[in-house]
Amino acid sequence: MPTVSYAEAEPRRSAVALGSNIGDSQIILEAAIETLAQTPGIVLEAKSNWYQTKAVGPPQPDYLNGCVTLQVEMLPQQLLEILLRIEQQFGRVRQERWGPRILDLDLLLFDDFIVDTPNLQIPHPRMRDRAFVLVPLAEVAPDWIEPVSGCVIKELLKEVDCSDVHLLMGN
Ligand SMILES: Nc1ncnc2c1ncn2[C@@H]1O[C@H](COP(=O)(O)O)[C@@H](O)[C@H]1O
Ligand SMILES: Nc1nc2c(c(=O)[nH]1)N=C(COP(=O)(O)OP(=O)(O)O)CN2
Repeated sequence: MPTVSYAEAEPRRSAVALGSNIGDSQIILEAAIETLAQTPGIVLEAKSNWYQTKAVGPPQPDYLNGCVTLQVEMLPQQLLEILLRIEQQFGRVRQERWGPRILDLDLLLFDDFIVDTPNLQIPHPRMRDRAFVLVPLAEVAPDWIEPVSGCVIKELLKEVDCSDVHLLMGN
């Protein structure tokens, strides 16, 4: 991928999913959003409510999940690097797949881009199956077209079981 500075990249809209099930998840997730919003080339557009969700994967505590939309002036690969760096800053340790974590930041959508490289796939390949992603995403971006299916987020939401996703009271 060519080297492009933040200033040279065209403004784009992106959606990022946040999740945590270790520590004080709400404080961690709010701080991660603040870190994102203070990053050069990123403007926070919208933030969903937080949802308490049953873990998908091995037995582990419930997650807190949410989504943000961003205006970004960078390439998708640069945004991924920023997300991975923030996860590390917050003490993320990679262990088992789908295991518990302090902070998970997934790049869901980047305008209408489809990216399929070894270290980055956009749209996030499992987002369409995940109520813990689609419920908060539908709050902030109901009409965004997921470019692989061609369906808007609010339509994709109708296809998943949302019974394990609960709005956190006192958001
Ligand atoms: N769309 C993506 N968002 C985040 N991470 C991605 C994406 N596509 C590929 N990856 C790779 O997945 C791991 C991070 O996995 P998590 O367990 O979800 O943190 C990382 O190596 C990315 O290169
Ligand atoms: N309720 C809930 N369950 C989850 C959550 C989550 O945020 N909420 N994240 C996971 C993600 O696991 P991982 O990032 O290892 O895999 P991925 O590459 O499929 O996103 C696995 N299970």
